[in-house]
Amino acid sequence: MSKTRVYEYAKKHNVSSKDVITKLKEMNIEVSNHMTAIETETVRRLDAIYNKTTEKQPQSQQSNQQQTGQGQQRPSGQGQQRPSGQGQQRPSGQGQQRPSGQGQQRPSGQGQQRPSGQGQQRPSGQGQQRPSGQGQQRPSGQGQQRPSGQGQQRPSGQGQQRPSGQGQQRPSGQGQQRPSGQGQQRSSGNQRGGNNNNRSKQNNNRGKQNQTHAPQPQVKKEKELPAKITFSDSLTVGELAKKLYREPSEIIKKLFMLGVMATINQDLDKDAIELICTDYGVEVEEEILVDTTDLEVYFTEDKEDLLGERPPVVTIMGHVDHGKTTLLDSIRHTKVTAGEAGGITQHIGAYQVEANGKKVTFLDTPGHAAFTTMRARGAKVTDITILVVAADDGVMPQTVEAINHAKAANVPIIVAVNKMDKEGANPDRVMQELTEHGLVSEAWGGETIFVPISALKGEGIDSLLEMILLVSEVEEYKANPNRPAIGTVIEAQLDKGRGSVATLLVQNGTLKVGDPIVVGNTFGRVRAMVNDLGRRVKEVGPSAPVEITGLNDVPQAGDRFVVFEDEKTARQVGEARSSQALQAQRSEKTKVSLDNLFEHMKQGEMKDLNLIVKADVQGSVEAVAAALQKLDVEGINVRIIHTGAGAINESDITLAAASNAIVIGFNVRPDNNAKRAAETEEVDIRLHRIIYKVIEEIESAMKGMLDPVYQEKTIGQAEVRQTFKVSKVGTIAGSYVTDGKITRDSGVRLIRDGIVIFEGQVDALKRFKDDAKEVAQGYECGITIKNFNDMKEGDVIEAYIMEEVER
Ligand SMILES: Nc1nc2c(ncn2[C@@H]2O[C@H](COP(=O)(O)OP(=O)(O)OP(=O)(O)O)[C@@H](O)[C@H]2O)c(=O)[nH]1
Repeated sequence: MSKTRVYEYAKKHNVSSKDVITKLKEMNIEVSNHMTAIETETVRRLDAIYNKTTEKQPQSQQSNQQQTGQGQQRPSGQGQQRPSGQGQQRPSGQGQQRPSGQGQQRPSGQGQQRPSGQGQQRPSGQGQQRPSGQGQQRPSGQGQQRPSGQGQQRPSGQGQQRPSGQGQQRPSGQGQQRPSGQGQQRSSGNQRGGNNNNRSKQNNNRGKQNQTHAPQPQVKKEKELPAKITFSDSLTVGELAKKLYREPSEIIKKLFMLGVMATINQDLDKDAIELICTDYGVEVEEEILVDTTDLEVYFTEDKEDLLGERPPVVTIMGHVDHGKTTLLDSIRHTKVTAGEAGGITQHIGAYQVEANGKKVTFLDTPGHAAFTTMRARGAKVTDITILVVAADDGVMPQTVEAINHAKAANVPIIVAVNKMDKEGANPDRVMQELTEHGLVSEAWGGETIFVPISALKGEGIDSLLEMILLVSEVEEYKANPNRPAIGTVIEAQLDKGRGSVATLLVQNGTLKVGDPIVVGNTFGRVRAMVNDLGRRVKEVGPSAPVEITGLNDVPQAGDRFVVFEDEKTARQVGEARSSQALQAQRSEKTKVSLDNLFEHMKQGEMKDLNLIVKADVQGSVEAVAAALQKLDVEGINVRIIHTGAGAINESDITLAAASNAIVIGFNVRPDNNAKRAAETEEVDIRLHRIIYKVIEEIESAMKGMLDPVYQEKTIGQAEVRQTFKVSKVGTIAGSYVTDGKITRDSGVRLIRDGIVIFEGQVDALKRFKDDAKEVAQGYECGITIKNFNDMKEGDVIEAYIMEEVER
């Protein structure tokens, strides 16, 4: 009989070679290593030892398992027999697919097939108890430790490990359904009833136990996902992971699966955050951070059921001398003075009249201020515009401007055809001319209301008011009188006796004496209120103009005002706003110009490019405007808000400033007032003489390709009178400045007999021995030119600079 080697024996009995060697040494048999051959007699003696231990072992294991928690105490062999998560995930019937007596029939390599995670899940203590190498070598754990033939004796072998009688209680065939080791895994046979219900319950329990115990040593116990998370603006991967109680690596993995490579500090946009959260089934909400110092945030819409009708706010516009002031006076006198003994003692730039039991507010602001200055600050105060056109004069340039202002502000227009009492009155001509500007009278099938009036004689005023009420009925101007007031400053000044005095238009809510208020960048408490009739009032409602005192400073026309609950908040907001305003004043404000147009577009600030086109004749105006309208650059829309023939005037600039527009002058120049206004308002004026250049320039600006154009400008000339060769310096041209000046930083051209010999930069410029910044005509100097030494007497050095050309 062939001799058996130590490792062979160990393998056969599923013990480690080391263990066998120890046993052999205990038996005083000399073995050097696992390759040592052992005698048959020795094998027999070893058999005796090992068979004895195997008989004992299952019992001791059993008792251990009964005393302690299943998951942790599971013998290593068992772990191998069940894939991880089997307790929960095993499909029903899986056991049946496995042959009975699995322990013996399972291929010996099964230990190696064990999913790697399982080994990790096993408590470390157990691993140490197991002889080294056992995991891989042992075919089915217990199978070999059991006396040979145990497999055949089963289920009786199992019966020993289980409380008696259990084997019989189990429905027939069940032994086959479960892996051989499973019986041992049960903590106690008592828990396992004889019926299926109990067992299924227990299975559930086991599932839970596996769930809670299995990942313990390795995976951190994961916190439950939140039901909802909130964020403002964006979150980094790390921040999102924290909010979801997950590891950042898990989020990165998920993002990777979604095709996004991200690092822990990477900002995720709203979409990415939503994607991840949807994946986890977590609700997301974006918090919009409210800037409490921004008064616009208080201009919120009220619920429909809280709203009540409010008077319309009307402004009157038109060409010079067409009768605006006369109309305002006429309305005021017929409707106000008549009923009010004593008349208006104080004029506050706005007033209310009553017609047919309803109030109408008129803003008596000079020129286009209601539109321009107020709109420039984003305030919309006017509901309806009355366009006054003298019937004897017809549509004039300022009429067109007024139309464009109203259209840009998206305000309905009512045309008052004035001076109807005059002999040369021709209302049809007015109608005809206005048609060209998009105002078609109702009589001619259009939508614009035309009212013939005589402001001087007070004729037609009632029907004009009626029409105003009609429009306001259609437009449904509404406000909520039961809220703290909000509105806009119409005008403000510093009064010697009363301090800061501001005329406010309440646009929503009710303003009361004593209200803590922030007006623009000023704040205070409403000390006293005077209405348009010069009467002291305690409170005023929506659409009412009122003059207030009590502010710490003078606000500006067009500023917003907001009433706060308490004075402290008002003070905080007011102070914050005034310091913000100061800062903003220091840092330059950015108006749109062609040079920064693309920047604004990129930042998403602009969707419309507003243009004002002025040209020498109407024909060119139309041609330029039409060509500009055709410009098609993705993401931006060209809006021509005003056109006209003639020089660029101040009114064009105010409109441009209010609408953030660029003024294009074709064959025209701005007049002096317009130039000054454009400078202060920072309005970009572009002057051209060739139509395609206009188009090209605007198009390239829209595409962000507007490069600055530089032009060379000669600043002076010098004649070389003598040359000096200095070692390390080179040739110095002793020259005399014959024209203009030579500067240290200018470019130079060396001209010899009318031919340019060299072009470069001044290297050094000296007056005698001193460095000079510039040397003017009539002076001598020493000039060296960078990388050039070949100067000769009689050469001319021409100096030039590059200047950015205004387009
Ligand atoms: N016959 C007649 N004259 C009128 C009428 N309305 C205004 N006028 C006269 O036209 C002139 C100009 O009137 P204003 O009311 O000052 O015109 P405006 O549009 O306010 O003029 P500016 O303030 O300069 O822009 C005055 O002499 C008025 O008397 C009218 O209905 N009929």
